[in-house]
Amino acid sequence: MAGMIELTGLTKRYGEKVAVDRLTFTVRPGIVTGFLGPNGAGKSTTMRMLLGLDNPTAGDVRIDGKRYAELKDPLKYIGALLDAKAMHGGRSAYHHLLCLAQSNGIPRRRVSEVLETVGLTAVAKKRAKGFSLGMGQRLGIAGALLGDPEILMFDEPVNGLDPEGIHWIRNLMKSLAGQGRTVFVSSHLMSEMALTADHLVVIGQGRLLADTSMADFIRENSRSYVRLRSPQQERLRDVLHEAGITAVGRGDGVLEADGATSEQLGELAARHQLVLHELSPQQASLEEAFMQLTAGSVEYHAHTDGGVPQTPGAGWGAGVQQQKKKGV
Ligand SMILES: Nc1ncnc2c1ncn2[C@@H]1O[C@H](COP(=O)(O)OP(=O)(O)OP(=O)(O)O)[C@@H](O)[C@H]1O
Repeated sequence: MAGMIELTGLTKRYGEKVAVDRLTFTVRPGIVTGFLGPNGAGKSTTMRMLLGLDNPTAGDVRIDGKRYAELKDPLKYIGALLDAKAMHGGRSAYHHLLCLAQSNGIPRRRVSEVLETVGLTAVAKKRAKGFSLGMGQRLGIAGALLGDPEILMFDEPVNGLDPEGIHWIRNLMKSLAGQGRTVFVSSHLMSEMALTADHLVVIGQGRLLADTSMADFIRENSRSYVRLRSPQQERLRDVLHEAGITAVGRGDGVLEADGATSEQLGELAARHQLVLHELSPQQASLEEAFMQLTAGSVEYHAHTDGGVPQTPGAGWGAGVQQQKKKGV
C-alpha cells in the first residue's frame, strides 16, 4: 500500500539520554494520525529520523518499504513541516519555493498552485523575512505540498497560530487525508488532537504508550454522562435517585447523570411530568481523558518511588502506561 510509514524498534540515544525508545508502529494512508506526547517525549526526534536527518541508534523506519535515503525524489513521497523558520528569509515566498522545486525535479507550475492552496498568492513576491508566524507556517506547508506527496508530516503545526490559522490547518489536514494521503501530525495538545486526528499514537519518555483509534481511546479513557437542565432540579434529582441513577448537581439547574441513556432519562422525566430545558449526552474530551490518566500517575508513582511525578511529562507518561496495562 502506498503511503505507509513503518517504524520497527526505532531507538535514539544521545549519550545516556534515551530520546526514542524501541518505537514500533505503522502510520496508514487516508486518515490523520496524531502523534501525541508531552514536551520532550521524543516526537521531533522520531520525525527527524523518518526524514533521515538523524540516524537511529537502533531499529528502523521505512516509507513504503524504503529508507528515506533510498527514495528517488523524496519530496514526491513525503512532504514535511518540521521548523517553519528553517528557510532563507531573504528570498521571496515564490523564489523560496521555486528553488525547492528546481532542486527536486518538480515542475515550476506547482509553485503557483501551492501558493494558491495556502493562500499566499498575494504576498508571493514579498520576502519571507517579513512574514508573520502564521504566514511562515503557510509557506512551510506550501513547501511540504510542493511535490504532491502521498505522505504529509507536520511537527506541531498549530503552535503560535491564531484561531483562523488553526482552523485552516485542521481543515487542510482533514482534506489531505480525505484525498487518501497519509497525514502524520505531532502535538502536545490533547484537545487539538481530539479535533483533528482519526488515529492516535501516544508516546511518553520515548516509549509507545498507546496506538489506537481516537474513538476507542476516548471511549476507553473517558467518562460518558448525560447533562440535564431543569427548572425543577430538586424533584428531578429525587426521581433519578429513586430510579437508582446517580446525579451530581452543577448549579444553574444542571445535573450530570451516570449510568443511564438520554432516552431513558427523558422518558423517566416525562413519566413524572418534569420539565427539561436540556438533555444531552456528553463524552469527556481527550484532554479530560488525559487529565484522568495524569491523576492516575500519582498513584502509580506512589507504588514505585513513593513520590509524586518529578515533571508533568514523567507523570503523564507513567499514567498512560498504567492505563495501557489495563488494555488501552
Ligand atoms: N541533539 C540532541 N542532543 C541531546 N539530547 C537531545 C537532542 N535532541 C533531543 N534531545 C533530547 O531528547 C528528548 C526528546 O526530544 P524531542 O525534541 O524529540 O521531544 P519532543 O517530543 O519533540 O518535544 P517538544 O514537544 O518539546 O518538541 C528530550 O529530552 C531532548 O532534550
